[in-house]
Amino acid sequence: MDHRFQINLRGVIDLLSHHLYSSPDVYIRELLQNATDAIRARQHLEPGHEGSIRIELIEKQDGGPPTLLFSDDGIGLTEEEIHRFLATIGESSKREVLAERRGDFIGQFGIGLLSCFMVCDEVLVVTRSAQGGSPTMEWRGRHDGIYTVRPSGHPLERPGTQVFLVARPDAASLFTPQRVRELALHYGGLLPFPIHLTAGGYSGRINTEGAPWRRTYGSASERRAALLAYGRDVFGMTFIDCIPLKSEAGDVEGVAFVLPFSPHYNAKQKHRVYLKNMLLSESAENLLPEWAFFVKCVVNANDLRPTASRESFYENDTLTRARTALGQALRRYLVELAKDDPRALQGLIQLHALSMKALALDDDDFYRLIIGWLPFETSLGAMTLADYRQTSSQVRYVSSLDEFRQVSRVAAAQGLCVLNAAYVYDTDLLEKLPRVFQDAQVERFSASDLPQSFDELTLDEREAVFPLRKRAEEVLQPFGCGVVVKKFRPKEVPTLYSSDTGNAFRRDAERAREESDDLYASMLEGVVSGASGNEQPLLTFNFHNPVVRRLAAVTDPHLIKLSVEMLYVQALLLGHRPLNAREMLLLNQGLLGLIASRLEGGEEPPDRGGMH
Ligand SMILES: Nc1ncnc2c1ncn2[C@@H]1O[C@H](COP(=O)(O)OP(=O)(O)OP(=O)(O)O)[C@@H](O)[C@H]1O
Repeated sequence: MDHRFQINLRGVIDLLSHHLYSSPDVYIRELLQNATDAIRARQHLEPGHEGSIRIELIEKQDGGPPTLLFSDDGIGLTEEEIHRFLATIGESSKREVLAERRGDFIGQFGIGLLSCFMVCDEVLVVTRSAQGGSPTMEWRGRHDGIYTVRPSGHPLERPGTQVFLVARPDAASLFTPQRVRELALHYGGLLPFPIHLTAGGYSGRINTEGAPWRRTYGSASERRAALLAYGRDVFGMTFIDCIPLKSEAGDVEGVAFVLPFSPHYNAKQKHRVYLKNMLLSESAENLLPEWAFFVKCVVNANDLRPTASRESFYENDTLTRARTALGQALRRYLVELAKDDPRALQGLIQLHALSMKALALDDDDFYRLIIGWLPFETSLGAMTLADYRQTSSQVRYVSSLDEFRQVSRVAAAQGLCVLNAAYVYDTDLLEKLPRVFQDAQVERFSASDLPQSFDELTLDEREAVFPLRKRAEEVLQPFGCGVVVKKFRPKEVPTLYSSDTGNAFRRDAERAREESDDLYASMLEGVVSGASGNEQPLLTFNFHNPVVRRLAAVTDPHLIKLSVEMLYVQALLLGHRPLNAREMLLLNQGLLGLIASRLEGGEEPPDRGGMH
C-alpha cells in the first residue's frame, strides 16, 4: 500500500528560521514581495492599473499584542487558488506563468509566506480575485499546519489581498511603529509602487525617491555628491569616489563606492543588492570579480536568480557574465581617470595598490596602463616602476624579504637599484613585464650576483691580504664556505655572505637534521645530499673596511681564526640566516674568547659614568 510523506510544519518553520533566513524580520520582505508580484500580475490583466501597497500597525489600547495589516490591490486569489498556492508549501502561482512573463515576478519557491510564522502563530488572509465575479474569501492558517477557508463576512470593495498578523509576544519588538517603518523602507525603499504606512500617528507614503542612480540631477557634481551621500547612509563611511555600474547580462545597474582605506588583499567586500528593486541582501559577496576588493557597491538586478534564502545570487552563466561586465565598468572608470585626472589615479593606486596589481595581472591593457605607476620598495628607496626603468634598462629584483634585507644596503652603496618583489603579486607582475613590453629586461637578482660588481684588489693589496685569505679558507672550509676578498661599499660592512637558493635550502635542511630525532634525521640526510647548490656559498671580505685591513696585518693565527669565525657568524646573522648548531657554538665560544682576551689584557672595563 502507498503512503504519503507527512510534513511537520513546526519543523519546517524551525528550519527556515534557523537555517534559511538570517533574521525573523524578513517576513516584511516576503509580504512586500508578494504584494508587488500580485500588483504586477494584475497589470498583465489590466495594463493601466497603477497599484499600491498599504501597511497599517494596529496597536491595542489594553497593551495586548499589536496587529500588522498588509494590503495590496493586486490580482487576489480565488478559492481554488487559495488551496493550490497559498495552502500548499512549495507551490507558487509564479512558476506557471509563461517564460517571458516569469521574469516580472520576484517570488518563485512557494515558501515565502511561511516566514510569517517566525513572528506570529496565525496568519489571516482576506482576498478577492480580480477575475470577474469572485467572492471575497478568508484563509486562516496556523503554525501547526491547520487551515480553514470560507467566504469572508467583510467583503472587500475592490480586488486585492489583506494579510493580518497578530504579533507573538516574543516578536513584539518587530511590531513597533519605528521598526515597521524602518523595515518597510529597508526592504522596499526602491520598489516602484507607492508604500503607504499608517503607524504611531504617522500616515503617508514612505518610498518617495527611488534608486539614487536613476534620478536626474542638475549637474555631474550634484549627482556625485548625492551618490556619495547615499553611500555614506548605506555603509556608514565616507567614500572617496563613486563609479556607475551597468551590465546587460542580469540587467544590473547601480553604483560602486571606492573605499577610503586599503583593505586586506583578499578581503571579500559585502555589497548591498536588490533583486527587482526588493532588497535581497546586504552581504552579497559574489557579484564582482575577485580583484575588485577596493569598492563596495549597491546594485539592483532584474534578471539574476536568487538563492532560496534570498541572500545572494545563484552561481550561473548569467552571473558570470554580469560579473565580467561590472568588472569592465570599474576598469573603464580607471582608464578614464588615467586620461582625465592622472593624479587622482596615482592617488588611488597608492591607496589600493593590491587591487590594482591583481587587476593588472589579469588584464594586459590595464597592465600597460598602470604598471609604470605602481610603487615598489627598492634598495634606493620607494619608487614607481617607471622611475626605476628610467635609471636602469635592466629590472633586477629579489623575491623574498630576507634576500632583500641581505642585499639592499650593499647594492645601494654601489648605486645598484634592486627591487623588493616579496609582496603579493609583485614577482608575477615583474615577470610579466617582458611579455607585455618587448624591450623590457627583467632579472631575478641574488646575493651571489653582488661580488661581480665589486672592485678587484690591486696586486699589492692581494699580496697583503694573502695570509688572511688562506687562513680564512681553512677556518671556513668545514662550513662549506669559500672566501674572496674584494672592495665594496659601504665600507662599514666587513663581510657579505652570499649563496644561491639551493644552498640556502641545504643550510635549512642541515639545521633541521641536527635538531631532529633519528628517524627524521635519516630522511633529511637524503634531502641534504640531494639538494644541489650551483656554487659554493661565499664569504666576501671587504678590503675597504678598517677592521678587515687591520686583520690582514695580524700574525697571531689564533686571533685570526677567532675573528674570521665571528665575522662569518655576523654575516649570517645580517643575512637573516638561522644558525646551525656548530655556528651557534662558534658564536658562543667567540664571544667568550673575546671577553677572556679582554680580561687577560687586564684592561679596566670602560667607565659607564658616575657609578663610583
Ligand atoms: N498578496 C498576495 N496576492 C495574491 N496572491 C498571493 C499573495 N501572497 C501570496 N500569494 C499566493 O501564494 C503563493 C505562495 O506565496 P509564497 O510567498 O509562499 O511563495 P512565492 O511568492 O510564490 O515564492 P517565494 O517562496 O519565492 O516567495 C504565491 O505564489 C501566490 O500565488
